[in-house]
Amino acid sequence: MRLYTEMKETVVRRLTTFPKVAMILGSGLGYLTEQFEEPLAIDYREIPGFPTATVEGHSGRLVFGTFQGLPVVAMEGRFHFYEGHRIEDVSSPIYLFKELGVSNLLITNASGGINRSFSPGDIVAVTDIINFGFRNPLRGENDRRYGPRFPDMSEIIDFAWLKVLKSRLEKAKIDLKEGTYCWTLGPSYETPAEIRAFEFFGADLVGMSTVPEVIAARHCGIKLLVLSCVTNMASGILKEKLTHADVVKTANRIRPKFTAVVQHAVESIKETEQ
Ligand SMILES: O=P(O)(O)O[C@H]1O[C@H](CO)[C@@H](O)[C@H]1O
Ligand SMILES: Nc1nc2[nH]cnc2c(=O)[nH]1
Repeated sequence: MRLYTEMKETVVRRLTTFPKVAMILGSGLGYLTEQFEEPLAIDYREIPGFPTATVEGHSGRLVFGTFQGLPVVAMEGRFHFYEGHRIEDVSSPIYLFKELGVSNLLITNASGGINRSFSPGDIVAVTDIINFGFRNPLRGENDRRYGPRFPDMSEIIDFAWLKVLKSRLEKAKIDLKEGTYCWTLGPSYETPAEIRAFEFFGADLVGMSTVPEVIAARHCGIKLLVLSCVTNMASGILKEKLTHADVVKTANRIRPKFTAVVQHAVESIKETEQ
């Protein structure tokens, strides 16, 4: 656990302002940092103990800056269990954010739509998760400085934050769906039978990330919002075969809408604090 303070010390040497909001940008969604004013990028390799990102569409930098008037930090590239990282390393950025004093975390991802009312290009606010990866980043000794041994998971996101976001998006006539996200370990996409099983168990979306990050955020008490970009319909729902290139392409296609939703999400933080 000492590692998080070491990570913090390295990062802090380069900072003039501490971030209030953190974002994890999913596959193909890293373009959001282009909107940051006075950006400062720190390569993951410069941070001791920080894993490295290996997936296409995840460039492997922490980008600090100002976004919608607030000091922010974004992960351009997250860590997935299938890359070979230990499960506790997958969630390590969350504790770095905690050390930096981040109060609000916006997790984003690219996912396959299981719910047949969704379409590729939709943005979905994740309101619950299912741990079909059956791995937990909190295994091992608990560090009580960050949170309890047995964290409550009855409300994974900050519903007050989502409420403000929904009302802003309604006024702006931007569609936002809601659903439950499940993760698999990957890296193979699912079979049609697996998707039918996940559907039966109540999942609306499937991906290979997010769940360990959500568990860590709940553990250490950071306010959370999760936005998923449906980049494809899940295996077997349509005839198409799934490719990561298409996932990244769809994430890029919705760039204006996704950027607008994230802008509203960050603006909403100011309103929840009034
Ligand atoms: O969840 P993110 O990182 O957005 O990426 C999603 O896209 C990749 C598969 O195409 C997997 O890594 C899956 O989890
Ligand atoms: N597991 C999984 N991850 C994804 N990421 C983007 N689309 C998908 C999908 O269909 N399945």
